[in-house]
Amino acid sequence: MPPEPNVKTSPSPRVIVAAVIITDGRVLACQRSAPPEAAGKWEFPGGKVEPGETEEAALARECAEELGVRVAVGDRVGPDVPLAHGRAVLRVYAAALLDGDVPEALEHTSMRWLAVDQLNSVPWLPADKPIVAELPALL
Ligand SMILES: Nc1nc2c([nH]c(=O)n2[C@H]2C[C@H](O)[C@@H](COP(=O)(O)OP(=O)(O)OP(=O)(O)O)O2)c(=O)[nH]1
Repeated sequence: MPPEPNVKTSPSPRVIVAAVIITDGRVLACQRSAPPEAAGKWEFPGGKVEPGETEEAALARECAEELGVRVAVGDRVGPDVPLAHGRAVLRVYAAALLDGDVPEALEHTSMRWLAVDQLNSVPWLPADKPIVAELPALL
């Protein structure tokens, strides 16, 4: 059926997936290099889900591209966080490094493993704050 006239439809939000990678009680935080308004801020590795790609595949691809590692994708962490006035949504998953793989900052300015008492030691992207709030229970 064609949509009713005068009923506004909004496209479904673009999904950005990101990974909470925890090793030995520390979480991997990555410092963005771009764009200028986000450069210097900290985030979880990840990126946009491409058309036809599952969220799990997108997360594995982004971890390979950005960190050079293979991961096993686990449970969701925190809520869906709206981005860009609702045009996108940030969806975070726990991810475990596959044995022996060591992350490298291939696209980020730098990378740190943060313990629970260091979670607030970096300026996170604003959308990440509700995710960071969930981490003490996981670390
Ligand atoms: N990866 C990631 N992006 C985040 C987080 N928090 C947050 O607000 N974002 C925003 C920043 C960007 O506007 C958007 C992700 O875009 P991106 O540039 O990393 O995505 P991408 O790797 O697919 O990039 P590209 O192909 O478009 O260059 O989501 C986070 O924790 N991780």
